[in-house]
Amino acid sequence: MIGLGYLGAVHAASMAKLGHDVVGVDVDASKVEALAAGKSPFFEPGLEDLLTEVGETGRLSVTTDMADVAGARVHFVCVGTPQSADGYAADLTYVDAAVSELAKHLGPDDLVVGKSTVPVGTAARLADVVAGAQPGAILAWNPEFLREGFAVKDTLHPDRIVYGVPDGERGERAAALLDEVYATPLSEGIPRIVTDYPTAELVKVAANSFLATKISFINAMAELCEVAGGDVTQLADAIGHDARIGRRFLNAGLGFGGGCLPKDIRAFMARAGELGAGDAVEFLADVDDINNRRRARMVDLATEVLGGSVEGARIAVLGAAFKPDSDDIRDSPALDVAARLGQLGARVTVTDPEAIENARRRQPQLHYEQDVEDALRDADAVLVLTEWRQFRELDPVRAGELVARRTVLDGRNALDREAWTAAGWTYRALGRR
Ligand SMILES: NC(=O)C1=CN([C@@H]2O[C@H](COP(=O)(O)OP(=O)(O)OC[C@H]3O[C@@H](n4cnc5c(N)ncnc54)[C@H](O)[C@@H]3O)[C@@H](O)[C@H]2O)C=CC1
Ligand SMILES: O=C(O)[C@H]1O[C@H](OP(=O)(O)OP(=O)(O)OC[C@H]2O[C@@H](n3ccc(=O)[nH]c3=O)[C@H](O)[C@@H]2O)[C@H](O)[C@@H](O)[C@@H]1O
Repeated sequence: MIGLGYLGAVHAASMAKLGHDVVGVDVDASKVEALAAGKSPFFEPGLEDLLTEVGETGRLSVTTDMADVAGARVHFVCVGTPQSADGYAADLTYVDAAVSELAKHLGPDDLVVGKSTVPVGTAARLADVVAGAQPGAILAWNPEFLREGFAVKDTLHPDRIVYGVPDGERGERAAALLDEVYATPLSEGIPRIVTDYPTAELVKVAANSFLATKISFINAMAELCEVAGGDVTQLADAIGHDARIGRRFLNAGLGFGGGCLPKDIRAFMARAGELGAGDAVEFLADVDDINNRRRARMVDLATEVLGGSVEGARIAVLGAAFKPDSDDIRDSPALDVAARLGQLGARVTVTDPEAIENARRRQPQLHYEQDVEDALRDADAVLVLTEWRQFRELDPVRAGELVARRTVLDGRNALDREAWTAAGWTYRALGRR
């Protein structure tokens, strides 16, 4: 398993649980050190228990030395593909480096399995690198669909399994070996789609683009509700009852963030443009714009409830992670809004059950409190920006005793509006009256 981040560490532990002998490699010595001690290098529910479980079997070892992968039959590539520093395209430096380094250690029957999310065309290019180094070795692309916060469950019980393989006998061999890796119980009853490289690569970005579009669709409806006096949560419930639409991923609010949806739709636009098909996914620019407008709207709403300026106001921001049950702050809408308010002169205190350390590293100028009550103390406004259970279940009466002014902005439509209003709070939310 090459790359032991949010994807690779979970995949490594899960494959060991299935009974495979797994060697995990990462260039980041601190991650390797944590995993060697049976600790998760980041917060992901269930991962530490899984590491303990597989630690007792001795089937998972970790290293910073790529040479230690020699002898493995199947090599999963799970390194990062972030947005480039200078544009929308994916930065493939890590994938290219990992595959070039791996190529030196490949045996003639080995299978290289790409799991990272890559622009269409990458697999074909890397297949040449693999074949150039070891003609017997085969490359497959096996995109990953796990969600952070549910990563262990999603890995061990996926919705579907997709393999992109070369044509002919080599493709059949690759698929058969992957079937062995994902043998029962993982694959029992799970739809399995075996296809070519480009389709497998496109399935991944198409899925994330669809999810991003669904979120931006409901957030566009929230904009309409705001100007027309409607309620987007009721609208979502009503359209969601139509099974063709479905209620999931129709939660309006601050929009999507994280290390995947934002960068994946941008990389898709960049790649489509390179292929001369930019028009086909031009709508994703709107999806991105709608999403970004939600953050600006939240800053405006805070300014409005604070009487036209946030300068000098004490603002409690509940949430730093891009979603609950994660410590991931990559492109986090919550942390972005907190930082913007700080720039405007507000005295911002951020609290989050798991993400404070990461947030402090990214936005050291903000003030942080681990305890939510300490964050609420003397606040002029409370902004709920990540819907952790701890925040959804806050007692509005107790919270009201701590703050200077009972004004709450529900950036995730996650609170019980009636209970907060009954406790004397001014309640404002995105897309609701
Ligand atoms: N995080 C998620 O929920 C999911 C991520 N993905 C995709 O998986 C890929 C990885 O994402 P994350 O795990 O979130 O990123 P991450 O940044 O958490 O982990 C990537 C890891 O790769 C390591 N690495 C970089 N270069 C290396 C090299 N040459 N050799 C060995 N290790 C190296 C890094 O040190 C880091 O630990 C991305 O393409 C992402 O789009 C796909 C599905 C879900
Ligand atoms: O490629 C990836 O890395 C992954 O990206 C997403 O997973 P993830 O980023 O972990 O989180 P999501 O649950 O998709 O949430 C993404 C963002 O959308 C927001 N969101 C989600 C749902 C919703 O209804 N509304 C909404 O604003 C969340 O708050 C969060 O900021 C996809 O859901 C996974 O299938 C995919 O594997």
